[in-house]
Amino acid sequence: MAAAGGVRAGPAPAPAKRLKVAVVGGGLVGALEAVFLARRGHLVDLYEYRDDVRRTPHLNRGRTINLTLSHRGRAALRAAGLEAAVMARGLPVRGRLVHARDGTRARSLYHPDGQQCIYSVNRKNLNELLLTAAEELPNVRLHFNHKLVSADLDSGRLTFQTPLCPEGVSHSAALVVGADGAHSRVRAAMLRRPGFDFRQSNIEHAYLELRIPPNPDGSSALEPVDFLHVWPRGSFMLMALPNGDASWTVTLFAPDERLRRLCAEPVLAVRLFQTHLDDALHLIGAPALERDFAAGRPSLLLGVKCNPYHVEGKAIIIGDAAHAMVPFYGQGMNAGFEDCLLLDRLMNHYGDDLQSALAEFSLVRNPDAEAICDLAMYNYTEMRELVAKKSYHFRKKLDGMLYNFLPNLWVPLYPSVAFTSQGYRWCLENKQWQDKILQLFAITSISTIIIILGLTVLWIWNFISNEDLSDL
Ligand SMILES: NC(=O)C1=CN([C@@H]2O[C@H](COP(=O)(O)OP(=O)(O)OC[C@H]3O[C@@H](n4cnc5c(N)ncnc54)[C@H](OP(=O)(O)O)[C@@H]3O)[C@@H](O)[C@H]2O)C=CC1
Ligand SMILES: Nc1ccccc1C(=O)C[C@H](N)C(=O)O
Repeated sequence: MAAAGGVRAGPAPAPAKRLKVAVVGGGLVGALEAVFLARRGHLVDLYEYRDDVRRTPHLNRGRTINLTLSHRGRAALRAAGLEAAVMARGLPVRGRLVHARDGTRARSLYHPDGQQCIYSVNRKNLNELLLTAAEELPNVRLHFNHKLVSADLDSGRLTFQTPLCPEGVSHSAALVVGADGAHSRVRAAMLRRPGFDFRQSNIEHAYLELRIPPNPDGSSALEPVDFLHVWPRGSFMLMALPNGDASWTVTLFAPDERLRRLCAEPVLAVRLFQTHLDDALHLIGAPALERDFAAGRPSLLLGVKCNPYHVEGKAIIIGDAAHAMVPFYGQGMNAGFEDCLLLDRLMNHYGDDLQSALAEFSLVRNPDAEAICDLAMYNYTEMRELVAKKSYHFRKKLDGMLYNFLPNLWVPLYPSVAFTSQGYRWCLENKQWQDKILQLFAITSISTIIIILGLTVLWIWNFISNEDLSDL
């Protein structure tokens, strides 16, 4: 089988009963899931609302935040035979470079021994690569400009609006996979079912994308290039991730109202940068900054938790459709890819018993998905506030020392999330356990110091009293 762009999915597992599967959503997760399902021998129809991203020059503004690929995403891509092709396009990111208000810079590595890193990948390139890999498989058909408008998950009947058929065209499938993102229509069809739990949280912060262009000689204007740069400013933060062409995708996260005001009056944005982000302003350039704010529209952030993810053996939601999270941990894509891998393993385990495979997926995945949604929110506080504090760097050093001394017992939070396949729930509970140990250690140390000081005072007092008595 020839592969366009050097992209080819790996060898397929033993085929089970051949099913007609509809994957709704041709984003990152939907495209990878189509590859996994097709490799099992199923007949896959992938329906995507938008036009083929490979034929559109740019993603819509505000949809280009660079993604960071880490261990979990890589494990899924490896299982699909696509890891090498994706990694060839990834840029290593070893840690955070924190830009303080006073212009000083501090490095903090993601892994205590500096050996492991995450990878900055371009969303459009990755989506193109995955769609091509899916299209290369003979049992996958891609349907663009197909917007799911209604779904009957009991019968597998799906209705799509298309440019040729705005009144709607129907398709049916034995299995429906909803990979249609945070505002999923497949999930909307599950809402009406008894026992379906759904919670959506809209956070007051939004983001706006900016760009640092390369130097005129084509080199990077921001160094070092293998770090995520962050300007933590308490109520807001600026972040930059590297691109392959030596430019940087810069993202300003701030309360939505504030961002809207800045877009309405871009001179205020320049003033904000002059006061709080002067070094970044030099790199972006005041005219470009004003232009970007004038043309920009802040994108909102939301989180979604729901349960269960499946309907009998007939439908399942994965990726953002099941667990949309704020982007601050850089785990949304990794968690979505890990969904595909877990589903594939469960299908291996249960064979043709799809109902058990899907039920187990909901059971196993839900606690982990909810944990990473919570951790993603926590990482925003860490990135915009905590990284600027001495206590944060002290804790990082302590974690590093303990990790070196007890590598099997003391895995700090960030490496456990980014560089292992331990369940996200385990990572969260591990951090809580470590926090308690350190608190206990701090309390014991402070108590010991107080006791020693107290005993010293008593001893001196006793000594003085003894001298007083001898004077009598
Ligand atoms: N700003 C960013 O860079 C974004 C990054 N991501 C990342 O990608 C990760 C994986 O996301 P994933 O789960 O694949 O979700 P995505 O949102 O990336 O993909 C879902 C796809 O389904 C399409 N879709 C939505 N509704 C319908 C419908 N009714 N009918 C047919 N297609 C539909 C979407 O189109 P449409 O785009 O029009 O909604 C989109 O192309 C996220 O966790 C996040 O990390 C995701 C979104 C934005
Ligand atoms: N891709 C992102 C998009 C938006 C916000 C953060 C990221 C990150 O990757 C953060 C990184 N994991 C960190 O903790 O430093």
